[in-house]
Amino acid sequence: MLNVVIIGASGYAGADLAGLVQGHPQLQLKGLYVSANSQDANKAFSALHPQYLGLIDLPVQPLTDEGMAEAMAGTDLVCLATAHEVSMDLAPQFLAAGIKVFDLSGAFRVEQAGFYDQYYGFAHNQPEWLNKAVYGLAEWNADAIAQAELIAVPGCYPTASLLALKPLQEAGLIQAGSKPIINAVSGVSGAGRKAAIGTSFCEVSLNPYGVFNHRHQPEISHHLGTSVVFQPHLGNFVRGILATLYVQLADGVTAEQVDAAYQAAYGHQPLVRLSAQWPSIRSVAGRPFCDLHWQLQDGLLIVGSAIDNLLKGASSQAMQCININYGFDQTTGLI
Ligand SMILES: NC(=O)C1=CN([C@@H]2O[C@H](COP(=O)(O)OP(=O)(O)OC[C@H]3O[C@@H](n4cnc5c(N)ncnc54)[C@H](OP(=O)(O)O)[C@@H]3O)[C@@H](O)[C@H]2O)C=CC1
Ligand SMILES: CC(=O)N[C@@H](CCC(=O)OP(=O)(O)O)C(=O)O
Repeated sequence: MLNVVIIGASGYAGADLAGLVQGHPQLQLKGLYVSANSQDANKAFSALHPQYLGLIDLPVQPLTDEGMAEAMAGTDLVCLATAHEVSMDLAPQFLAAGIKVFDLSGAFRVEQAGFYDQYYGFAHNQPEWLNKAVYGLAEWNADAIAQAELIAVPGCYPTASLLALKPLQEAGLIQAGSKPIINAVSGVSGAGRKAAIGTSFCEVSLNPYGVFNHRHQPEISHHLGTSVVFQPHLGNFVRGILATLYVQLADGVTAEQVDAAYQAAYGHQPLVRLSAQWPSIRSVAGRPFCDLHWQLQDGLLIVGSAIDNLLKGASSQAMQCININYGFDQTTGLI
């Protein structure tokens, strides 16, 4: 059994990941942590997330200096479900102790000059680890994920968007010079568990945000290899992302070529489902899948992509990466 520690276990992504680790036959939960001064420190995990009552009753411990030493002792791998700057600080400490890191934040996803200053508001101070980190888009990067010490699990919107666009880009089907347009709606859990006026019950409606400046636009463009337009929206539901993508195809591309590109990419992949109908939040919420469907008319392709932001967009993709890295079947503990 491999000993797993989760930092940020009281948060939404960390909590879902704790549930997945608990159900995995080769992994055991060694410790759950929150910040040193957290108001939840030492509370039972199941008191914060009651669906785990009787299943995961470990306390969430404060990550003090002593807590850090305990978190490292005898640990095989650590999952960081923490804010970007916290992950940037913690990951190198665990890596220096020979512990593999699966980071759910954006801290190690994009190696591009000025990117963190512009989109995250801080200067990246770990350039060597940023260079070594492997982007954990499981269906596309399995060989590199299998060898990596530091895996940067992709963001939720980038996962839904890249899984839809990469088959087209790799097959050379996108019209040169055009920008795919991504219109996506996320449930409120995407914003994390902390109270904020914009995500409080009476305030949440359906609205765009992050116009022209969301950090996932450059993340998607960087890992796709071509620039995209990306517009996120906040919707009044708890979990899930529905992205609708508009892609101008190269002259003469047929529906058969599009179908073949998606089949070649995902026909053998258990966690991307090529659906016969348009995907919905309902088809993926609480599940580790990405559902895709598409239609072509007069050179314009419309693709629907749906995921659970906390699962395929975070914790279950992290688990897929753990499975790939340790040589387990990639669906172990997931379906
Ligand atoms: N929510 C989503 O859909 C997705 C989230 N992500 C990323 O995953 C990460 C976690 O997201 P999410 O679960 O939504 O966030 P939450 O805000 O729900 O949880 C954050 C967790 O980190 C803990 N924490 C905060 N500061 C520290 C610290 N200094 N040391 C240790 N623990 C700390 C918090 O506990 P406390 O404050 O009590 O210490 C809490 O447990 C983020 O980087 C996010 O960007 C990625 C994809 C999707
Ligand atoms: C609804 C909502 O607020 N969603 C978050 C994205 C969550 C996610 O994927 O995050 P990271 O890239 O930060 O890991 C946002 O738009 O910032």
